[in-house]
Amino acid sequence: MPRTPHVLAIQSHVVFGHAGNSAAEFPMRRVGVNVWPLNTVQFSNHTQYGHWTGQVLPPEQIPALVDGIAAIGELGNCDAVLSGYLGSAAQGRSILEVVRRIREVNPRAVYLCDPVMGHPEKGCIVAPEVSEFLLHEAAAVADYLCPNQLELDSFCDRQPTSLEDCAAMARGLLVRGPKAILVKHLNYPGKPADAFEMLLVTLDETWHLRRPLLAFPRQPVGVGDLTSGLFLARLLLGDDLRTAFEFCAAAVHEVLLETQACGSYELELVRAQDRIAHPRVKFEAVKLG
Ligand SMILES: Nc1ncnc2c1ncn2[C@@H]1O[C@H](COP(=O)(O)OP(=O)(O)O)[C@@H](O)[C@H]1O
Ligand SMILES: Cc1ncc(COP(=O)(O)O)c(C=O)c1O
Ligand SMILES: [Mg+2]
Repeated sequence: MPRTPHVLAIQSHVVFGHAGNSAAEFPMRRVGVNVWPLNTVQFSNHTQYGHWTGQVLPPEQIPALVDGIAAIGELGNCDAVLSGYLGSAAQGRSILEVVRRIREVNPRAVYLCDPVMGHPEKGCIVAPEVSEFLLHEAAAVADYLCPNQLELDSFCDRQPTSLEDCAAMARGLLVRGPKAILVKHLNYPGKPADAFEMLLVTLDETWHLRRPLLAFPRQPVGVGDLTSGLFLARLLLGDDLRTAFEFCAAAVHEVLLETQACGSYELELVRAQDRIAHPRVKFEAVKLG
């Protein structure tokens, strides 16, 4: 029987609704991956509501919790680290230290960094020190980097002129160390208005994928966290990069269809669970260049 992969997932938790680990944990488990959630914050709800209560995990708790897992002899069973929203560069550095410790006991362990920088127009901005940390420190350690367009622009300090330029910008990040860049959400001059597009870039290949853009009264939150979690889960279950890319696009689209049909603001992860595990839609990635 194949072993169930284990992922240490270090990101936010919301009591109500879905963002961060609360968007990624259940879907990753539903497709067959064991998740160890390490919650960097516990908030009542995601911050797009404008009001929330709760607490940030004191930074020293990240190594302390990992010490506890090491002490019971389980750290070597960790196959991957996933990180999302960071409260500070110091929190980010403690995550890189955790990755280093895990690779010491399991050299095959991988690290997927979702370089969450927030949406300025949504009133969610990450401190410049966090962006600097992601570009100069985290990218060098990560196996997979999953920016959206805003995050890619911030890394490259410019906006793309075309789809090919988006690919060139992502390819430029590969020299910093990652094996692959997943651009979870593309925006460039000339993009068809009715499409939601993504890119997967490796040293040898560039894959482009298009799915229908759905209309929502308010944009759902947690889609990025769901995307990177499912991409990593499928890689750990043995998919090649292209297959994991196509799978996460299809599964996320299924969740959005369910969410739209229910008229919900929060992602309908529970109702969509069978569609996550076995997407009925299929989007084919097309090779560029
Ligand atoms: N097919 C789709 N139709 C409409 N909106 C979508 C679709 N897929 C994703 N979205 C929305 O697009 C945005 C995705 O943004 P992205 O930058 O990838 O991730 P996030 O902001 O969730 O980290 C989110 O606001 C999400 O709700
Ligand atoms: C607590 C929390 N975590 C994570 C996120 C990121 O969500 P998304 O995947 O939409 O970027 C948000 C967005 O508002 C949030 O409030
Ligand atoms: Mg995001």
